[in-house]
Amino acid sequence: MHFDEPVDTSLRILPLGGQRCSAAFRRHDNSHFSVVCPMEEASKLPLPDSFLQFLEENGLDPSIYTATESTPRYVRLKPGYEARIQEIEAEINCKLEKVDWLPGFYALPPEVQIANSKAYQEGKIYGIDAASGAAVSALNISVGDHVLDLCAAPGAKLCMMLDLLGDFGSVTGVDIARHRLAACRTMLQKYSLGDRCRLFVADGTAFALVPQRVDSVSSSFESTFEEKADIFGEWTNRRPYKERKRAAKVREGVALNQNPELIFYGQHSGIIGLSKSKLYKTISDTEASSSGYDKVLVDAECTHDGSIRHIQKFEHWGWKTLQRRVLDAERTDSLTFLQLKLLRNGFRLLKVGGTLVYSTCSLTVAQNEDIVEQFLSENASAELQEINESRNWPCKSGQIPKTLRFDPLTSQTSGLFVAKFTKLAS
Ligand SMILES: C[S@@+](CC[C@H](N)C(=O)[O-])C[C@H]1O[C@@H](n2cnc3c(N)ncnc32)[C@H](O)[C@@H]1O
Repeated sequence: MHFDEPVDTSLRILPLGGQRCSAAFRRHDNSHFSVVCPMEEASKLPLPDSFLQFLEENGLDPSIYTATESTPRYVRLKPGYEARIQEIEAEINCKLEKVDWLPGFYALPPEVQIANSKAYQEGKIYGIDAASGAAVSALNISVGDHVLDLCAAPGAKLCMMLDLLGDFGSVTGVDIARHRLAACRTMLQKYSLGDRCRLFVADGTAFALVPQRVDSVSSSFESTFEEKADIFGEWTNRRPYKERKRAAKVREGVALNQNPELIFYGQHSGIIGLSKSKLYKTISDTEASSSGYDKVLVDAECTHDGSIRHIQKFEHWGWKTLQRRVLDAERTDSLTFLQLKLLRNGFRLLKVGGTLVYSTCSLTVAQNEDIVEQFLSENASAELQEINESRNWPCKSGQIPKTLRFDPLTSQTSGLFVAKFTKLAS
């Protein structure tokens, strides 16, 4: 194991059934931090034996789930509201504790519900776990970047990306689940973040559209009034409601269309003024490397076993559902295959010199380090990068140097694996 070791054996995590679990860890940058988790015994957790067995088979310490009671809820403040913190605290009826290692993030006690508060409903804050925020920070998004989010829904990370982007560049969100991406669209509208964004229902393993850079569409800006009207007509759905509904029904039964389905675009997303034939132009790998995205996030579909809140939901949904959705070995095998394909395609669409972050909320090696290793072995132009932004992050090193792991016990966040790559010129 390459995980950081506890630095003081007297503080070593006690075996299952011990009365308390405390630990002092060495960060991946060699500084120390300590963690004290609640006194519950892992064996008394409301988790079925089959899940504990899944953890054991994957070399995961079940005591990470004992931190449930103490893991805070996190929110990100919409930029521009910094001076109104006290007003927001009054609206949610709770003090916001600044997360000192992640700008714009605040922690709340886990039992506080924000959904009915004015601050949430008016879009001043949005819920996003600090570890998820860290994954977005690792992309180091700067003004003017063209960013691709290959598994975008429900969209908390996408919102953060748009917040960081500023007044230039674009974000392209892709997800295979239409209903989840529709929820993402609602979020963009609520937080007034859609101006530079476009959303496509598509299979991220095959998605092939590059960003629209202003110079590449400038010819469209020079088009005549008639041409502009034609282009507008192509994108505007003028069909009556009944006809649209019928078309949507047909779509439901059919596999995804050859072309990704555009379900949202903002006025600076690069779509306006562009004909469908130009948008859906096929590109070669070489073209993708020169005119692809500056930043790509592959926040891949996974078993979600690192997310305490997700696992807790199975108490209500039934442990049999957990068995079927998380533990089933065949499902895990097909997931790892999907993760690798998503990573390959995200990397294909990355510009030379660009940055790709791969993350999952699983803590199994099979869905993380194994994927990274396999991917590196087949891509000479992929290079794993140090995550420089992470100096103060309360996380551990992954089993491969330069990769990071957040877990509830050590990070007081949801579990997350993060790896960062760049594309070298070949
Ligand atoms: C971990 S969630 C992403 C969470 C999201 N990044 C966020 O911050 O809200 C994984 C997403 O991958 C999507 N997904 C699964 N298979 C996919 C595929 N082949 N192509 C694109 N998206 C896919 C799922 O629908 C799901 O919304």
